[in-house]
Amino acid sequence: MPLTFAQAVTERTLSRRTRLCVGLDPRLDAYRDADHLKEHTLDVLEATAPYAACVKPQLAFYEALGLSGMHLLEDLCAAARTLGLPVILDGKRGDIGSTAAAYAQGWLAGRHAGAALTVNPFLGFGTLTPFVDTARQHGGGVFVLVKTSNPDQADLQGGGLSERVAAEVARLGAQEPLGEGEYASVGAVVGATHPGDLAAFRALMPRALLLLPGLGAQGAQAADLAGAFHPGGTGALASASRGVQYAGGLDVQASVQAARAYRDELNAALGV
Ligand SMILES: O=c1ccn([C@@H]2O[C@H](COP(=O)(O)O)[C@@H](O)[C@H]2O)c(=O)[nH]1
Repeated sequence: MPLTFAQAVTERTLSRRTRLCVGLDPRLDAYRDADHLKEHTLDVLEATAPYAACVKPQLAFYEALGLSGMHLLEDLCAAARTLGLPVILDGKRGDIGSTAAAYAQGWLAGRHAGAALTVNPFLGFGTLTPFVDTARQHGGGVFVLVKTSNPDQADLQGGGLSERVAAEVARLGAQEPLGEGEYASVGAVVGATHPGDLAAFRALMPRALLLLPGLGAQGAQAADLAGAFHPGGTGALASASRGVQYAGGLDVQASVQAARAYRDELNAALGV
């Protein structure tokens, strides 16, 4: 049996000693042309893989490139599979149930079986069902937006809404029979930019993998993220995109150094 997404992340976290999620968000204006973008993005993936627990392409950047972006995304996912890197497709999908089912089919089944997808619960908890069911059927995962990293999240996510979503993530996770140290297929996005809240969300969602975006370019620091992890340094993934891909302009060795430094800072913060 192949490992599920959550098992693969935990296995890689422990065997490679890394909790870093490398984000790959290629921006056309940074490159000479689309071929240059493709070459650099795949080079960064391969070069930083030894320091990565997983990789997270933001679908918006691939969609912005049209058909060539979709081809690049497929090449990137195939390369990640070859490198043994679990993939998180950051698409923040969500819609009425029948449309959600189509999104789930497209991003969590077929050639994306075993990947994870970020999902938006704003249309109601029932609309998460097709994503959760498809992820479970195909050994994948979902990361539900609980408290996003941007400052204006508080406009809508304050007033206890994030905690209500967290309770639903915990309820879904409790449906899954898990062994000691295992995580559910239903995880949560909690911004690394909210370090003071991480321990509380960790406690609210004990079986959920937490995806923590915001490391680097958005100002979050590895040293502040320990509250999101379980003892031994499992259960969360800290994500940096621009801070790795464009760490030194387009110098791939600078990306490698940045990924290694984030990995080391996270491990030091956790004492692992
Ligand atoms: O709450 C969230 C959820 C997702 N993101 C995504 O993560 C990366 C962050 O990029 P950086 O360059 O590391 O700032 C990007 O793809 C966002 O769409 C997030 O930032 N916050």
